[in-house]
Amino acid sequence: MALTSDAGREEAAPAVEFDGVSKVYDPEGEALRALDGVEFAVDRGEFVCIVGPSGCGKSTLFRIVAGLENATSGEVTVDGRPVEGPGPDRGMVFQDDALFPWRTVLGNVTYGLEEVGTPGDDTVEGRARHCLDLVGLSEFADAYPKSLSGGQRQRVGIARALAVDPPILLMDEPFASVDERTKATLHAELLDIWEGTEKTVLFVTHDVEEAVYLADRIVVLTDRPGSVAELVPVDRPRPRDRTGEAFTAVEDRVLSHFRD
Ligand SMILES: Nc1ncnc2c1ncn2[C@@H]1O[C@H](COP(=O)(O)OP(=O)(O)OP(=O)(O)O)[C@@H](O)[C@H]1O
Repeated sequence: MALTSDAGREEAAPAVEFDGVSKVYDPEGEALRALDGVEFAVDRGEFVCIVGPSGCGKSTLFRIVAGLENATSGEVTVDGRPVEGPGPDRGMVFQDDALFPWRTVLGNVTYGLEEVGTPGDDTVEGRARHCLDLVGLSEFADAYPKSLSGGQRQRVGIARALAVDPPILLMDEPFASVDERTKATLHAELLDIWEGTEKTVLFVTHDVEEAVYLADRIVVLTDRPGSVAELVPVDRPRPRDRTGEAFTAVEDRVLSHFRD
């Protein structure tokens, strides 16, 4: 049966769908083709990692689903609706946390809420404190970003993205510049938050091990122009043993696309 109502469409549609997404930068000049017909869908509550070689278009894809950039052709839909710009349904976390240095940690987290309001009955400050608690930073509410470690700054970025309670979290290499030990801690924390909040996560990384540790499914992109080389399911229970045979087998399968 065809679903025609808006409500019906929302029920039936995937959380995010990439439908033949292509991107050409500078089409009138040098014409650099960054993405070519990217096609995949993300289920509600799914944790999907996007991996691919440097320059294959991962961040471009991220910016398109975030609504920060337009596709040249094709379409991205969120809950069945075409993306036309950023929105409170998609929280973003970047590699460089982009915190406001003149605001406290709490002030950074309240920032987005001041514009769109809180998702429930909470006050702005109450909601922000709850999110800081989720990322283990309650004690640092009054600190300024410059006094935080790289890992703590990324946690603030995550708290800020969670504050408006978006159903979808978009993350672009959020842990690329933290040390390995902190990264492992952040992985565990992120998975806890994801499991506790049932959000859909789209996570861009060039780190295959990170993708295999985190994802339900990995979207492997080809060299530029990026298109989908393979959708690799990671059918392993969590927490995952990064040194186990099954883990390494998935890593090898993903890496096999980059070896030619
Ligand atoms: N605003 C832009 N204008 C022109 N070209 C761009 C722009 N942004 C990205 N590109 C080009 O598009 C291609 C894809 O870039 P993108 O940053 O999406 O790749 P990536 O996979 O995220 O790379 P990395 O893993 O190195 O961060 C690259 O060749 C890049 O130089």
